[in-house]
Amino acid sequence: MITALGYIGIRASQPAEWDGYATRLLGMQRVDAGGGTRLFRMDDRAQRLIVTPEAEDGLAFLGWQVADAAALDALAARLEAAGTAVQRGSAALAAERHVRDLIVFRDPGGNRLEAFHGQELADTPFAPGRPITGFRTGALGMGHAVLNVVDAQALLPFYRDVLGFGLTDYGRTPYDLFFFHVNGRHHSFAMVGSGRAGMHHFMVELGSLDDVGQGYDLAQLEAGRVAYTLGRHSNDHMTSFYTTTPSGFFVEYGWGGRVIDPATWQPHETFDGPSYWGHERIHLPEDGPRARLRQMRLDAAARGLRAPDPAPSTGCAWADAVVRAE
Ligand SMILES: Cc1ccc(O)c(O)c1CC[C@@H]1C(=O)CC[C@]2(C)C(=O)CC[C@@H]12
Ligand SMILES: [Fe+2]
Repeated sequence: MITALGYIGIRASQPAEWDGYATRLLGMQRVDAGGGTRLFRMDDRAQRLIVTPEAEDGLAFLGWQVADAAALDALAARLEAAGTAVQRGSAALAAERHVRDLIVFRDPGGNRLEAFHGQELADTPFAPGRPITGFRTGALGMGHAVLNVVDAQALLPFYRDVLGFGLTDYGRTPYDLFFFHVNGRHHSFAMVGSGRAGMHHFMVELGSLDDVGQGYDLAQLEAGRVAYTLGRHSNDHMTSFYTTTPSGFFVEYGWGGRVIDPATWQPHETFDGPSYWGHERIHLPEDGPRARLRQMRLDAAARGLRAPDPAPSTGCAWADAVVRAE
């Protein structure tokens, strides 16, 4: 059983652009790597974000954590029984990913997925690229990834029934949207049936609202960096904004996401739109879906729809991540 999103790999046509973006804006720590590859830390793990130089920008792979060698074998068997080709990762690849062992496979949309166990810890403490309290990771994993897909309905059986992701909720505005959990994080993975393919965004969660607000100020110093304004999502209650990355897709920078209990959670359709307020796409001409989303937010405001505010931080991002996950 998959327990967390462990790492994300990105293909970048301008990998050097990621250096300042990931450190001075997001607050990640760059660590040394050879051959033009960029590695970034977010916590006690050796690496979380892997950016490799490629001709085209996009998703390279998502790294999914399982508990141990037995769980990895069980997942490989399940995939093969469902007709998905599985490659055992070589010792060289495991060393490159800083994991004990891994398998490599593709979802039916062609996205490269990896499953691993035994992610290596770094031997130095995490040193953020700008002063932040830290990233909320731990048992909740690195954050979430959202993929554009041609047909979200068609991919549902693979993620829910083969990989065993729990469906959290789903919506139809402005496109088919499916949100999945693998731990207490409301979603570690989501698909947008936009008719396109590839990465839409990944999300990292900060320990403090001020980390996000200060990031918002920094992002606004750069023309065109903010893609979606500060806002609050109606399903996971995350307060966040989105920036355009050097690779064209987005990173969501958030705080205060809810933690669910996977044992009792029932999937349901959401009708109130993606956000109670904010998250307006800026710097692009108005279109139909955008106008519809704005109207849904104004309706939410008129109805007084709101999420509960999260418990105040203990002041220790690591402790918060673990406490809230349990
Ligand atoms: C709806 C939602 C809830 C929680 C999230 O972490 C999350 O990323 C999203 C999707 C956000 C995003 C949006 O709000 C505007 C409309 C968007 C761009 C879409 O059309 C798909 C993804 C949507
Ligand atoms: Fe998101």
